[in-house]
Amino acid sequence: MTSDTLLDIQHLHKGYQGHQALQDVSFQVPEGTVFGLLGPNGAGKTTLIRIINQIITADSGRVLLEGRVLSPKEIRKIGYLPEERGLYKKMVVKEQLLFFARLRGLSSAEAKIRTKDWLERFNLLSWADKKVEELSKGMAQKVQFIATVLHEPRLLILDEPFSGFDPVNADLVLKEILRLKKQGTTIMLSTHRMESVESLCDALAMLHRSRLVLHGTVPDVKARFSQKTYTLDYLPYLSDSREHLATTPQQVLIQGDAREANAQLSHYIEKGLVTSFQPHVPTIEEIFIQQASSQQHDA
Ligand SMILES: Nc1ncnc2c1ncn2[C@@H]1O[C@H](COP(=O)(O)OP(=O)(O)OP(=O)(O)O)[C@@H](O)[C@H]1O
Repeated sequence: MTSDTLLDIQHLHKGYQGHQALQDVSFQVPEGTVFGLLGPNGAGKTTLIRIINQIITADSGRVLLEGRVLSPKEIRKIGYLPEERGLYKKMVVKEQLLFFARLRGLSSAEAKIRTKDWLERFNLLSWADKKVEELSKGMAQKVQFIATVLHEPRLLILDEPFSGFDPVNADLVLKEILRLKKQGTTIMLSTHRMESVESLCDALAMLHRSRLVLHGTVPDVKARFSQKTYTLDYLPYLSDSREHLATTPQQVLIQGDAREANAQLSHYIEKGLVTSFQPHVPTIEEIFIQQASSQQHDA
């Protein structure tokens, strides 16, 4: 563990009847970052999140927060927004938020101030005295988000936080996540939306078939995958005499070691005017697909 590690996952194993959901999973989440927890369906992400939140126990391995094994008392340091939302439908929004805040140790006065502040931020102040069942799905999700962050946890675990939101509200939530990060909150984001990972995450871990298959900062992971892939731009010659060039540039993706890349470069120099040849920086989505499919073939 390095000094700036907030969450340290060590050798977690978890089996359900007849199925191994986590196999020797270890990684660290650096403090003050947005950390993506990625993986195809059934990879083991929810199982891992539930272990961190002490909803279920691991068969073996440990979870350390701030360098210490997480005790039930310290669970307040974590805020967890599960994928399946759970509010009391008959309860009034304001009362519900105060209830959750008090449950997590806030004084009544502090809880009231923060509740008002957050309802204002999410344009929900006029809904404070309504019952949850009267809210739209998106509004209820904003209330649940508020319930998760009110007690200002050190670690915020968000499972698909953007699902069900229109683009305006999704953007509002995204901005609040970045604001919380700026204030020092560490955020673990589990999502299948790779564009969210691309725009928010500093580092990531990817699980596949119950194992950790990728871990590191986003630039490091991208650098690892950009090796052996190049982007080449060229303007094709319109005839064998090479007198005229096409006006529409062409782009090709070249994969292979240095020798193959060189051969391909020579090939395109013959075909046209090469305007650029550089390592291809893959998107997180490309990396995800490549990793998930290569592991599938290996299995
Ligand atoms: N309570 C349970 N009993 C038995 N098997 C379970 C249980 N919970 C999860 N599993 C199995 O463990 C594996 C991992 O499930 P998990 O929910 O952790 O995956 P996930 O990565 O969160 O998937 P998704 O992206 O689809 O939500 C799956 O094969 C799942 O069927």
